[in-house]
This record gives sequence, C-alpha cells and structure tokens, in this order.
Amino acid sequence: MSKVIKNGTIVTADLTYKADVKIEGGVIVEIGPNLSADEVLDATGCYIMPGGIDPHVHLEMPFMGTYSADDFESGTRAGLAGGTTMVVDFCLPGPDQSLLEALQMWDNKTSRANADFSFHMAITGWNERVFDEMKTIVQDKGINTFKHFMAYKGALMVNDDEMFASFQRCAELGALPLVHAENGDVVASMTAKLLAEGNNGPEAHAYSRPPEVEGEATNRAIMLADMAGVPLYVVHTSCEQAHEAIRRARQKGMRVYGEPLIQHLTLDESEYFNQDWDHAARRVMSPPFRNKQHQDSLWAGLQAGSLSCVATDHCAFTTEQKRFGVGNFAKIPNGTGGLEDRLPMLWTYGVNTGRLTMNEFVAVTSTNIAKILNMYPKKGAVMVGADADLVVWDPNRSKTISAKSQQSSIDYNVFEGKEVKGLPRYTLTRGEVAIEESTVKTKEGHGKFVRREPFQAVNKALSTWKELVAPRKVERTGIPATGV
Ligand SMILES: NC(=O)NCCC(=O)O
Ligand SMILES: [Zn+2]
Repeated sequence: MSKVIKNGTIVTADLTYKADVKIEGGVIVEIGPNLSADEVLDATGCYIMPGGIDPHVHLEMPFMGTYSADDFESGTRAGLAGGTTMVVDFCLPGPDQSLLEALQMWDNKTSRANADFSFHMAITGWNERVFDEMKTIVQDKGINTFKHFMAYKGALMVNDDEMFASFQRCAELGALPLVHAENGDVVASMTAKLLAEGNNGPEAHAYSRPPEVEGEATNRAIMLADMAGVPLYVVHTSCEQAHEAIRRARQKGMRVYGEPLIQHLTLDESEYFNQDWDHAARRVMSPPFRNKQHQDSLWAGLQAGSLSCVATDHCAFTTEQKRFGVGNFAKIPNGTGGLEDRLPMLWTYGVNTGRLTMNEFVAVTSTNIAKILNMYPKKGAVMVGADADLVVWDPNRSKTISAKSQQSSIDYNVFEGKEVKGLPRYTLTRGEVAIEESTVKTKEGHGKFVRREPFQAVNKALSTWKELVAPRKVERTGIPATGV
C-alpha cells in the first residue's frame, strides 16, 4: 500500500495537499508541487525533510581495551529517535588483520540494525596486502572512504609515509581519505609528561591535546592530500587552528571538507574542570572540548560553508568503562554519545538562535554528506526516486534531554538537562514509520548496507590537473661534460 505524508500525519490517501509525499516500496514516487528538494513547511507547521545522516559513528567498536557500548540495534534506534535515518560506521582492522576479514566481522554486527548504514574502512598500517585489498574494498564492497588516525600512537596511528602511500592509492581508486587530525607523537609525549607531574585527572586529557596539535596535523594532512592529488575529509574538526587550515585550503581551490561535532559546537572545556570525576571523564573524547572562541569559529564555518557537515562521532562508553582511567586519564576510553541529540541540539542552538537557516540545517545534517560520500540523491534528498528516509520535523515540540528517557544503552547523557525545542514528530526509514511522536516502532533488521560507488568527478578533475602539472624532464642539447 502506498503511504502519504499529509499535514504532518502519515495517512493512506490521495495526493492532494501541496506538502504531500507519496511513498511506494520505500521510495518517494510523487511529491506535491511546492516541495523543494530539501524541505517544506506543511499546514501543521511541521517541516518535511530528508532524514539525518551521521557520517561518523562507532558502534560496538573495540577500543582502548573495551567495546563502545551501543551496538547497531541501540545505535540506529537512538538515531531514528532523533531524526537520523542513516549512520556511517568505521570498520577497524586489528593489527595485521586483512581489511576483507575485518569487513566480514563488521558485516556480522549489523543484522539487527534498524536503519540503513554504510562503512568507512580504517587504514591502520601499510603493506602490499593493504594496497591490494583497497581495490576490492572500493570496487567490490561498495566502500569509497578510508580513515587514517594521525593520533593514538602505538595503536591506530599511521605515519606520514604510510598515509601518503594510502592517499595516493585513494587517488587511483576514486576514493576519499578521511583523517583524525592530531599530532600523535606530541600527544604521547605531553601525556607522559603530565602523568609524570602527577596530573592524572580527566582535565589533563584536554591539556595533552591543545588546538595547536590539531591545527598542525590538519595542515599536514591537507599538504599530503594535495601532493597525492586527492580530496580530503577531516573528521571532528574542533578548533579554529584546524578550521583555519581547511578554510585556507578551500580558498586555494582544494577539495577539503571539515566536520564539526554537535558536542564541540555546544559543550566547552569547562566540563573537564567539574569537581565530579565521573562528570569530567564521561566527556573525555578526542579532540577534547574547546573554549567559546573555538566554538564561534565552528559555527561561523557552518554558516559560511567552510565546514560541511555536523556529525557525532558517537562512541558511547558507560560510567563503569570510563572508570578504567581512575588514576590515569590516558586510560579513560575516548568517546561520547550524541546520535539521538544531534538534530534537536543543532536546531535549538543553530536554527532557533538564527545562526543557521533551516536549509543550512538540512544541508549540514544530511544533504552535504550524501553528496560528499557519493550517495546523493538516493540519500539526503526529498525527491522522486530517493529513498523515503524522512523526518516530519516539529519546530515547536520540546523536551529536556535526560539519560532516563534516551535510547542509547549508556547510563548518562553528556547533554543532560539541556532544553531542546525542535524534534521529530515522525521518522521514516525507507517508508517505514520508525518513530511516531514519542512511540518507538523500530524494526530490528530493517536497516540495509548502502553501497557507495567510487568518485568519478572530483578524483578525475584532480588527476587530470596532476598530470598537467606533473614534473617533466627538460630535453637539452649541449650538456656540458662532467668536470673532473
Ligand atoms: N573521538 C573519540 O574520542 N573516540 C572515537 C574514536 C575516534 O574517532 O577518535
Ligand atoms: Zn577520531
């Protein structure tokens, strides 16, 4: 049976009202005449918009001696409750593990996903097998993005030569490299110094990774991408130094994308100075929260377009897991949650304050990333032929964020007590109503893997330019004999 969203209510009826969206087989088949690609205000005062896409989540991720607590079931349920209809997780091969074997392990985790998902593949070392398998990952497995950690020395970190080799391989394959940009050598050295001086609390986490460390790594990654002739996506951009590097690169014509997190936009470094150890440790993530000047820079970047999308890096650990780091901040598992709160927080602190327009909101939560990851307009659009991943957004609906009522399986929420105004009334995943007002109707196993094909346009443009400006030997006549 076809479904129609009419006046913000899901009905099965004829398409009569201008804001109606008609859905068949999970796909949009008809839309009202006044509906733009991104949004429309319906008669009840709700907006119909493409579901949020979170390009950066870590579900059930093995990390720092434990696993992040939300799995594909609870993580996607949390996303849907907050209007996010698709997540992109990271496949993380273990030391010397084959990329393909790791991908099989990640595939096995997804059988209970409630919403669609995709993967980025992490490159955590470099050898011939990685070089070869990258081709299979792109061409056969439908993954066109590779993440590189410049931090986490001794664990996930890759060095410049490895990263440069991988970036060049990405250029050949039509893939997009991602970087976690922090100088891992400096962080490791500062961590050791802080601990030796007795600074072992969660506040030292922030001291160990100042903005300069992130700015330097962002500049370095941009230079390597430019040399390799490949675009670059910088995950969790948290400070002016990194934003400045991205802004400058874009002004020079480079395809560099920056991704602030909702946590960095709305929570600041004072969280780490809270008297309560648990409060501070629950907010330990990398990069750490920054001060207000950095937050203003990130908001300005979203407004001006120098930063492209807002993610969460959802990597939730329970209080018990965070306590692994009592007496040594370097052992606190890094990561915070946010999947359920990204859209309501961004609407409240972005749209309701006038920092973002509604169209900018849709762009930075959905449409931009769908384009960057090469899955537009299947995802990220309200368009005939697009997947019916939709949110009926009620700008007047409000709530107080609380761990007690959240979908995530952890025991706290970093946004606890925040009042948000702007919430989904309905969330649809490929036409299925998953959230109706406050009722969760998610279906385990409904979520499907979304293939993402290699990039044609951007990588082709860059490789054409690289070839044009490649070094060429000057053929000379009359070369002097070597002097003896
Ligand atoms: N960001 C963070 O602290 N945890 C998740 C892993 C990562 O992306 O660095
Ligand atoms: Zn990261």
